[in-house]
Amino acid sequence: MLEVIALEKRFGETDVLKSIDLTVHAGELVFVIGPSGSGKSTMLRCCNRLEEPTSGAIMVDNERITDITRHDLDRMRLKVGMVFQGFHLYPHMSVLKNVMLAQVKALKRSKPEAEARAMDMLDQVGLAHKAAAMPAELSGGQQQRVAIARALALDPKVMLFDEPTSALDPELVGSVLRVMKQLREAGMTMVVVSHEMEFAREAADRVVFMDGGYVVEQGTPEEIFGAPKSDRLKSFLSRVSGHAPGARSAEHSDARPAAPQPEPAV
Ligand SMILES: Nc1ncnc2c1ncn2[C@@H]1O[C@H](COP(=O)(O)OP(=O)(O)OP(=O)(O)O)[C@@H](O)[C@H]1O
Repeated sequence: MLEVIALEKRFGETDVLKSIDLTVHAGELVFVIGPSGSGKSTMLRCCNRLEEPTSGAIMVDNERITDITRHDLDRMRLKVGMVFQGFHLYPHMSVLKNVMLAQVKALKRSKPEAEARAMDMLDQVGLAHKAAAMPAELSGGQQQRVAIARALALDPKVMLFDEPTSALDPELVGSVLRVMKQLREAGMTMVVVSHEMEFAREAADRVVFMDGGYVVEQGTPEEIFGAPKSDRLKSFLSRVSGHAPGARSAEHSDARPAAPQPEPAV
């Protein structure tokens, strides 16, 4: 579904991605971990050309998106949904209008069609009852779920999540992770960059460890967290957890209480 081939990215003199190869199969949730500055976000942003790769190729749904002209980028981006740390909702528009806008503008759906799809997606993230609200009336977790509904409404083939919970208060993280978990159960192909290691253990099909612009190691959550091979991964895990590899991390023991929100059903 998504293939990253010999991807390199340089900012000026700095080689940020040195040669990344990664294949994400349809329906897979791939979780990307690694130290700050290792290139995780840059890799994700290259996957929908928010950053232009210096060399290498990206294939999405059998289309080589690195060959697409700038003119066709908007069409390509419809295939690749992206959810950011900040929610980027339009503050002057209702929740419903936020989820409808790109459908009407980019997909040329009629307003009734876009509204029906928006209501479906809001229902899936447990927020149909907030359709008429303005973004400022919602918690951060609810706003992020609206952002997810907005991306889903465009029928993407792949969803990319760049630190989707880092801007949230701890008690709001659970509701967003629940939606992501349900999306995965519904068969969405997802690539997630996040520091939520407990979520990676529970929900990822595969965990990819990046360091210094390379994919250093990848495997199932059991392999990565329970039996890391490389010294760099072992050292990273002990830094983020303060425990020996395989132990539950300090982050994990700081259990996220479930937010008192309606249970979303994707
Ligand atoms: N637009 C840019 N111009 C110059 N350097 C950049 C740019 N974007 C990222 N970088 C650099 O690329 C490196 C990788 O950044 P990136 O955000 O991809 O790392 P990351 O692994 O996602 O880090 P974090 O976990 O802190 O978000 C960093 O050194 C960063 O300063």
